Amino acid sequence: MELPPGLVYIFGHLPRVLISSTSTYIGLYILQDRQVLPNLPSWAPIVVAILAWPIIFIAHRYNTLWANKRAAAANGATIAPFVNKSPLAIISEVVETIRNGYPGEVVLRWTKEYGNVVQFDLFTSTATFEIRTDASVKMIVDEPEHVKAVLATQFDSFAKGEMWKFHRAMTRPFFTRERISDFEIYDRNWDLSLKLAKERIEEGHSIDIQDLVSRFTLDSATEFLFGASVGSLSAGIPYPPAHIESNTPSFYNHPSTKFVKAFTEGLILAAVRTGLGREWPLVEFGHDKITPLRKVMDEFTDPLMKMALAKREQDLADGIESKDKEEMTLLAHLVNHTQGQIIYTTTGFIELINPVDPKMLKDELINLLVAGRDTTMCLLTFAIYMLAEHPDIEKRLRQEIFDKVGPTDGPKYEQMRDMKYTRAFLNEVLRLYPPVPADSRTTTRPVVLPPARKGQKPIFIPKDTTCLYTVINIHRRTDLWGPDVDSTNAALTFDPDRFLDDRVQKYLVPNPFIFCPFNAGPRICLGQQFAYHEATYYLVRLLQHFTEFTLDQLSNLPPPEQWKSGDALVAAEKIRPTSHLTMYIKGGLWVRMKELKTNEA
Ligand code: HEM
Repeated sequence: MELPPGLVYIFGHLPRVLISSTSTYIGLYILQDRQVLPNLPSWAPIVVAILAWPIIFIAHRYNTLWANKRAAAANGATIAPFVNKSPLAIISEVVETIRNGYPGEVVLRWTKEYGNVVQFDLFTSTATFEIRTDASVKMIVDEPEHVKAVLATQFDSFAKGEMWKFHRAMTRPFFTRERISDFEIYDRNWDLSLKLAKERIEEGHSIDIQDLVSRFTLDSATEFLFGASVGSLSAGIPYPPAHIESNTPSFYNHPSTKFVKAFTEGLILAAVRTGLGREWPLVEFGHDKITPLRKVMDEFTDPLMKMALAKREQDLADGIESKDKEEMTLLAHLVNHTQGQIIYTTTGFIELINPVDPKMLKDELINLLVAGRDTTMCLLTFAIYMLAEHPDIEKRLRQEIFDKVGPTDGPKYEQMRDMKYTRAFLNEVLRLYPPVPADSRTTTRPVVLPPARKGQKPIFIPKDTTCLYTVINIHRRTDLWGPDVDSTNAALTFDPDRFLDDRVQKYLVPNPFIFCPFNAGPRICLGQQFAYHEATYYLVRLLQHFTEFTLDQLSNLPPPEQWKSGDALVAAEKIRPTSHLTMYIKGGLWVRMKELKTNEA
């Protein structure tokens, strides 16, 4: 039987507390016994022993602060200011942002208030006392120069996660041009999507495009990764909120619905755990909430894993070596390339040395599903939101699609390379609505970052500090993306041409870290090209078949009232962008669209 997470946490911390209290008590006893100390009342050693741990903490905390100050001074650097708010104020601002706020809002407010680099700590506003001693201080480093240091130039000073190199090396060879340019899977899933969309349009209803796209990306990703689709498109799509009674029981009870529900809930819980840091077991004290969700997902993945492993064993027994071309799923690739070394024993038997743990294989696949599904779904959902907001852009995109691909055929890799406006459009969506709006890295040794502003000192970051950076805020800054043009804010204007005209040379080329939706440096997204292909494929198909995208404002969740006082972009939002690990639209994106008649093209 497994212990609940809360007890594991307490038992894990208990020895340190017990050791300090017990040794203090014994020490006092010996000192009294040897008459080094006068005899104390019997309760006194007990009280001192109980207080031993907090006292050690405070002493450690002050010692660390003092040591950091000295180290900063020795480097000619400065320590960033702490966000000067009470712990309750910090918690309530974060909770309010999760409930009603705009992604990246808290960070923006804090960095504006205190200068660009700030520190915050849930346990104290003034950094006088800290319950944990490592990775508890978070620092916001929102300057492109700092992001460059964190992701690239000082990459080795930040934690990479256990076995990161191994995982990357194992997965990377799979993303060859040939594999990521095979659009057969998309063709099948597009046909299903098209049928669902057409039926719903004929019934006179709007469509939750976010839901439809997420079914497309999930089915494509599971087929690409595991060799079998979850089949979420075959469940159908939901009716708008006002017609919820039209959803059939078979829609709710479809096996894929269970998988999707477990997957989505798991992502939200994982984001909550990340926010809580190492203290998450205190919130899930008696019950680990993610494990049962993982079991639901395992019901789908386990049989596929077993099949792949059995096939590999059979191939080995038959002396068949896998051909690269045959490995069209990532699972087959991982099984073939991580099964350890094959040796022939003296008795002629084949033996595997260091076979890879199937659990690790499964984790790898689920990680890739997280990395690959919701990100592309986000890109496509916000792309369609922008089509609804900018009909002129829809026309230009269709023009390019018809010029390069034609009105009916699916796109090919070579054609995609020529679709410059489509790529610029996708980049502009990624700029204003980056699927991973914020990210973080933790220092493994002290780091000195360049000054945030001219004339300021470099910034000293102690060891074990979690550095947050909000890509979404960097992507929207006027000082980085251009000043006002015809009285509107250029950085907050949706304008794909900025990735095509002289603004590329002016802003992006000299300062590439102002745009990093896929991260940068040695840990840059492995699926970047895959994602561009998938999104381009979907856009081509969508614009070959549909036009006149308009938002169904009776079904979309309206943005909170307070957003009206935000910047120009936030104030003009018609839907509610929010985020767990990745961005999405709360309540979905309900859109009406018309079938495209050939002569309209
Ligand atoms: C628009 C779509 C996508 C965006 C914006 C995106 C963004 C990112 C970002 C920001 C990271 C860095 C995360 C971190 O290290 O903290 C990342 C990593 C990664 N992504 Fe993507 N991604 C997208 C699509 C995909 C797809 C489709 C796949 C695979 C099928 C994929 C596979 C990966 C992998 C394997 C990593 C880990 C790389 C490493 O740690 O070395 N991504 N992605």
